[in-house]
Amino acid sequence: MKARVKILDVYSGRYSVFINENEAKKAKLHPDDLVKIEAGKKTVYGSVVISSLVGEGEIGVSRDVLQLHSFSEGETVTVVPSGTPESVRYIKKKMNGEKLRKVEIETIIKDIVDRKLRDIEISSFVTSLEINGLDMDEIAALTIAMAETGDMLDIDRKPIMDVHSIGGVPGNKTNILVVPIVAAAGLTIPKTSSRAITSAAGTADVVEVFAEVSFSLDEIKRIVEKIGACMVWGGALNLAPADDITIKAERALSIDPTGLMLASIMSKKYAMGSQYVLIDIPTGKGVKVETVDQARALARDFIELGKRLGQYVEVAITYGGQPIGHTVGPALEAREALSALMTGKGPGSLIEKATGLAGILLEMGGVAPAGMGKKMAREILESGKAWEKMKEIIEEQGGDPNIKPEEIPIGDKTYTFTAPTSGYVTAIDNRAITAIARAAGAPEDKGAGLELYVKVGEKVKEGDPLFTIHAESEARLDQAIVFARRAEPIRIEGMVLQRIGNI
Ligand SMILES: O=P(O)(O)OC[C@H]1O[C@H](OP(=O)(O)O)[C@H](O)[C@@H]1O
Ligand SMILES: Nc1ccnc(=O)[nH]1
Repeated sequence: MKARVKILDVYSGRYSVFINENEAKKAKLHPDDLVKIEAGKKTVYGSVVISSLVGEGEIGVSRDVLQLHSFSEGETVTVVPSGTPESVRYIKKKMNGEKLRKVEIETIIKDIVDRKLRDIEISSFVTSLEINGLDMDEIAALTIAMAETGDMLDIDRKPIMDVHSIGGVPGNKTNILVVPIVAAAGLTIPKTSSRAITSAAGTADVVEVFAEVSFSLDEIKRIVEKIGACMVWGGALNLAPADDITIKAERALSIDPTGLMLASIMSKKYAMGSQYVLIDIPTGKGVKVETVDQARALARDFIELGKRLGQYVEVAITYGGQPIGHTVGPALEAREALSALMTGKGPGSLIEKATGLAGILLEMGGVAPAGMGKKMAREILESGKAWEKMKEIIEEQGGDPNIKPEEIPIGDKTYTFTAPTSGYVTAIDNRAITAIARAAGAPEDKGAGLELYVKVGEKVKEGDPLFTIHAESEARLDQAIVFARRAEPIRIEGMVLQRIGNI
């Protein structure tokens, strides 16, 4: 059918096109049907919404669809029912536990990028990967397809280093320190991050508190060629565009299928042209990888995938048994990370992990002798060179290099939990900490999250503060308090663990 474009101020995160009920009946179109909109040589796909917002002979175009193509008001387009994409059949193959061929994986990824697959099919695909997994052939094909359906960056300033955590541990603001330390040593590190997937704050969510994270590849090239580093959101770029789309489905389900995680991370590193990549695998109770054996197996997969991509990969298996540092949530983590960079001091877990990872990168990049990287990293941090480099990154990314961490706004609706008894902190439940921070509004509400006052092994007296919940609304605070009371994220125990009698 021919239709005139009517631009609607509708933004839903879905690629909706609005069609009048009578038109829809004539064209045999139904709600959520996929249609192809042909405008000259450009083809865009959208999901049908039946609506009286548009008249007969019109098609309403949402702001989401406008991101795909800049339609003009009143422009005449052709609207054709699209039918079920071939890639749905391949998704069902994976749902049945079958191995996918390279071309089938490429078709799925292209259809995701072209928005021919709707949320329901993308969620089905992600879920099938969670249940049935991928072998290394499939993972390599997925990684390259994800990278090659987007833009690739060509940075002249070499060697190009990179670091990426598989995530999963609350408070993991580590790489916000690692990047400036490594760049201050003269190495190039174009860091891309995703937003939160299973945590309460992804690195992109945290960096966005004090700098812009959405840039074009040309802007990133300019920044990195100039100062040797960036900290940007992979989802803003046309960099492995399927990645952020599948991450939205993962976030909704709070899952991160191993094969998709490998491809998600390495597709971004591949697209950035990173030559030396350090992967951080936080390991412990309540994170994505719970045992060292599982971490070693995953490490072998990252190293193998890197070989297939022509990238040198090393892996650091790190302690993930409790949150990193004392803060969880974008603004709270930003305060802690910037303070550590500014002063060279901070929570032992944060400083130790950051200098450890940075030290490995300094050795991988050839600027530190074997075994001396961590010492060099600590010197760069404590000397203030890392902070100077961070100020360059902040300024180039549109932030205020004279930022004062204590001036970063945080949620002013607070509630502090105290120790119910005296004893020792014997466990901190990572998943509960994340859930409480998310209930408080993180990561969408930047100021929401938790401040932790204790770590595992510390002695507490009855009434000592354990953690404070921060929220930006009373409703969110109440929600988080209810959850925290039920979850009891911090376990306090004496030497007498249980008294058993009369059994
Ligand atoms: O913890 P969850 O949300 O599952 O994983 C996502 C986080 O892990 C990675 O961290 P980094 O960018 O390497 O610091 C991603 O970029 C993202 O920030
Ligand atoms: N699945 C992912 C985990 C961590 N980082 C990513 O970019 N992707």
